[in-house]
Amino acid sequence: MITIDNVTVGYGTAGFIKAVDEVSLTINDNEILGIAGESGSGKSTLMRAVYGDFSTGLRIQSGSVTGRFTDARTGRSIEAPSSQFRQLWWDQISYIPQGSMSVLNPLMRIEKQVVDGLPRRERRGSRAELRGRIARFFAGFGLAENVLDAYPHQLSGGMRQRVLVAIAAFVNPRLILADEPTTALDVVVQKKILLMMVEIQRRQRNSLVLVSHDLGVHYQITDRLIVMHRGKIVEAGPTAEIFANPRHDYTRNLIASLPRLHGRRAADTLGETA
Ligand SMILES: Nc1ncnc2c1ncn2[C@@H]1O[C@H](COP(=O)(O)OP(=O)(O)OP(=O)(O)O)[C@@H](O)[C@H]1O
Repeated sequence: MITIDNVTVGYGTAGFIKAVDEVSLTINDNEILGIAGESGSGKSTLMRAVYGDFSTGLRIQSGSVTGRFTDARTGRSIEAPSSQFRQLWWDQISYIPQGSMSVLNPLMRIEKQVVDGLPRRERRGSRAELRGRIARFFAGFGLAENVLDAYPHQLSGGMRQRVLVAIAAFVNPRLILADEPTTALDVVVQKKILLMMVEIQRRQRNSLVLVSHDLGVHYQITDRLIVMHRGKIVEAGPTAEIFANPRHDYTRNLIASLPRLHGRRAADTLGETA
């Protein structure tokens, strides 16, 4: 779906601060891909390059990011570089950033924020019908209908983050990019939200890219994992294999620093009653 070919990404116009250094990677259809690595290793920069968000002064110095999507209405194949992805935001690619408070507009009720972001074709029908559709979708995330009438500050951090996940998934995009979506939350809420994300991915059969510095999170839910260190990919492969047999010293140390991983993977317990 996304081909990242030998890409070097950084910031600045006069000088150039390199943040991602000659990275190649494919994001496949219908998978959960994890991106791990310590703070400053280039995870968010790589995500921004994949999302095609150049608003932060980000620049692709060399190499390319190319996406291949199928237009939901016409069935036509769309192939484009990430510099053109903006037109595909929401519809095909959505982004769940960290820090729900900085993303949701504090002065706007949740319903309006959802509706305003929707592509025109999703806004067809009456307002009541659309609200009903949104409310039913939100209910799948444990969000009651009155959440739609709330302002962000009236919701807990966990609820706000669930709202962001629900908004990102509402129009069934083919690629969901989630940058540390649960980092600020306590572990119980974190696990619930991660399970929701896995459930959506399984239902929508799309691709989910999950950035987290927390290897425990990757162990719980990702199919494939890359580990970044100083802008480079130092490890890549199926998550279970990396945990069983880390090749790089850096990954070994990261795994060794984890509290003991016991029990089954959260993704494997989906559908079971607690
Ligand atoms: N807007 C920006 N302008 C200039 N430099 C930036 C910008 N954003 C990030 N950087 C630099 O790029 C490098 C990689 O940062 P990036 O945010 O991609 O890492 P990260 O792995 O996502 O870290 P974190 O986990 O802390 O978010 C760092 O050296 C950082 O200082």
